[in-house]
Amino acid sequence: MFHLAQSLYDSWNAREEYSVLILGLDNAGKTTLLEEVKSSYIPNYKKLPPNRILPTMGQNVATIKVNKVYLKFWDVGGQDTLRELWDEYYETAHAIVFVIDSCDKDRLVECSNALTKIVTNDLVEGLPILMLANKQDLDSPDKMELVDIKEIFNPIAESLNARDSRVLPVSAITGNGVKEAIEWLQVRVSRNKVNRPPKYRKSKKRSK
Ligand SMILES: Nc1nc2c(ncn2[C@@H]2O[C@H](COP(=O)(O)OP(=O)(O)OP(=O)(O)O)[C@@H](O)[C@H]2O)c(=O)[nH]1
Ligand SMILES: [Mg+2]
Repeated sequence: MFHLAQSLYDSWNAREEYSVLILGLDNAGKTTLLEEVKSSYIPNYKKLPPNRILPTMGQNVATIKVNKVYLKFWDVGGQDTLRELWDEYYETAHAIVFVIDSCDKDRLVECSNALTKIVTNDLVEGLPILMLANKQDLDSPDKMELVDIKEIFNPIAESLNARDSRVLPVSAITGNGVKEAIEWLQVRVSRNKVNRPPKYRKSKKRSK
């Protein structure tokens, strides 16, 4: 009885918040993606023009509401020396978005090694992993086929336990595919709620 009353109280008075980590090599497009997400979900948000986005040295954080839940995104710098800091975020994460530059064939091995390092961390076990094949708008001879990206990255994400993972094509610049990706995430973190419960944040006072 108490539990029922508690959960009714919680759902009425608190909002569910899930932390989503945006990871990937430097130059993959993480910050550009976060800007696109913010402009898609935050009314009147004016996104930074691409030429104003600098390599991330620390982190960028944004919370957006998607289908009644809140997703708190953490965009962390991807330069080699900054990757050691990713570990600090795993414990409180509910999902990982791994951004791949679809045109950066030269760093494919470095990129797949970075994902392997993430998924083999115990704290990441069971978390949904969304891999985004970014820069789909580019028409470059170096552009990798989506099917090849899937063939390389899907087995890495699935390597340990059965978990929710998916490779989706996006362009952080044009926004193509971004909303579909965010909806996928929202469904997965909600589905994984029992294993990794959200943070319950006090809602703003309701108007009568
Ligand atoms: N054409 C194209 N360029 C993109 C896209 N996404 C990002 N870029 C470009 O890629 C470069 C790097 O983008 P960032 O968003 O700064 O990359 P990042 O992953 O945040 O890099 P770090 O902060 O260093 O980890 C910039 O020149 C962006 O304009 C995309 O979808 N299409
Ligand atoms: Mg960045």
